[in-house]
Amino acid sequence: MRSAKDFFRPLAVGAPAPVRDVPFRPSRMIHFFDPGNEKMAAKVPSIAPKVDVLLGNLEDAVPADRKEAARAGLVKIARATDFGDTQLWTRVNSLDSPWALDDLLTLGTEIGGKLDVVMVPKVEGAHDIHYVDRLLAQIEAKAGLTRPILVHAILETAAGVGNVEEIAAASPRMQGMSLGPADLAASRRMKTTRVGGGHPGYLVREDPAPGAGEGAPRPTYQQDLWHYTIARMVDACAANGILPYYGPFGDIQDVTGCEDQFRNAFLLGCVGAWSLHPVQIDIAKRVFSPAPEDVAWARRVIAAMGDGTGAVMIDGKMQDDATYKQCQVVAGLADTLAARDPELAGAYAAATEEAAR
Ligand SMILES: CC(C)(COP(=O)(O)OP(=O)(O)OC[C@H]1O[C@@H](n2cnc3c(N)ncnc32)[C@H](O)[C@@H]1OP(=O)(O)O)[C@@H](O)C(=O)NCCC(=O)NCCSC(=O)C[C@H](O)C(=O)O
Ligand SMILES: [Mg+2]
Repeated sequence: MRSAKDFFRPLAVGAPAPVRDVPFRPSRMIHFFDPGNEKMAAKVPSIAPKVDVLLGNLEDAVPADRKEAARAGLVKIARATDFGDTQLWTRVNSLDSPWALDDLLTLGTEIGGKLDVVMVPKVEGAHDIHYVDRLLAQIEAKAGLTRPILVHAILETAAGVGNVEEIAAASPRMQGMSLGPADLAASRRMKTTRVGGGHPGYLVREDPAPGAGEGAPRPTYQQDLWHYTIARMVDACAANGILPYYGPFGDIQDVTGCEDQFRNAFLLGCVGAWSLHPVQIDIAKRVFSPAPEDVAWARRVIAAMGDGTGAVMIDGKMQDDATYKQCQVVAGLADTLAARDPELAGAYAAATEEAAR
């Protein structure tokens, strides 16, 4: 671990100074596309304005014999496209693969000025982040970049979950973390073959009703396989000033299941999720934007609380310093999203006006 004094020094001569705070930019959906897939690549100009983050994926889901084509495709697309306010991210191949080094070198030197974040898969500990950190500093210096490329870790190995706090704290370059439920399930030897979401076998069953005969029905309730990991990830991220995300939901047709999984993550503290297919973009936008009535309520509490100390009653509910802070989280997020999304800004203003009547 670097000393506190050295933590914000560039790791290579000529590299830009590390950021002191992770800039909070809307990132409700990180939209994955394969830059080597011509049909998907053709959709980039029309999808870019609709998403907060566009991610050129080079890792899993890109066939081994198309890795170079995907990398070259991303360079071409990044050069040809004006992304406006939309962030451009990439997911490079895992650090033990034959492609990771060239992914970082090529993208950093060719399009590093346009690349906001590099997502690193299968991160197992701080050592993986330290490796990428130094390498990116060297690449930034070589390419003459003036802004550091940030790093996002995927939490998708048992070792990574065990080391989640040290990963979150490993570098000022750390932007955030996503859950990778499919690889994590394999790493843990879990017995689900789904990409995220629940499993009907993972449940609790009500006790038998008193006096009910043998075989009487006992309701069951499906449980969330990912609650523990998401909660650990959220705590590690919040404690280190970086952002937590739910990852992928692989059942593209199950839009209800996807929305539920995303909402659980939102309520637990995540700021976004991955969209794997265009149909998931609006789900993420809806879920990771606070509801207008919640924003109106938060603004009402903030207004009633004045300097934020003491206690007041609003509609029979006690409000104090802590609820003031909870409401600031919701109202602050709404303000940031409204600045990017005029439709949302209108809905928030209308609900706030309505609540004030
Ligand atoms: C899942 C898909 C393979 C489905 O593709 P397809 O069968 O082509 O679906 P549709 O026919 O419904 O597609 C309709 C049109 O939309 C285009 N399309 C599809 N997906 C995208 C996209 N992501 N971005 C842009 N455009 C997209 C299709 O080309 C069709 O176009 P057209 O024919 O012209 O109308 C596919 O969606 C897909 O490959 N998605 C990305 C998958 C991916 O990135 N997977 C990796 C992330 S998840 C992961 O890695 C697991 C994680 O790490 C963990 O461990 O948990
Ligand atoms: Mg994975």
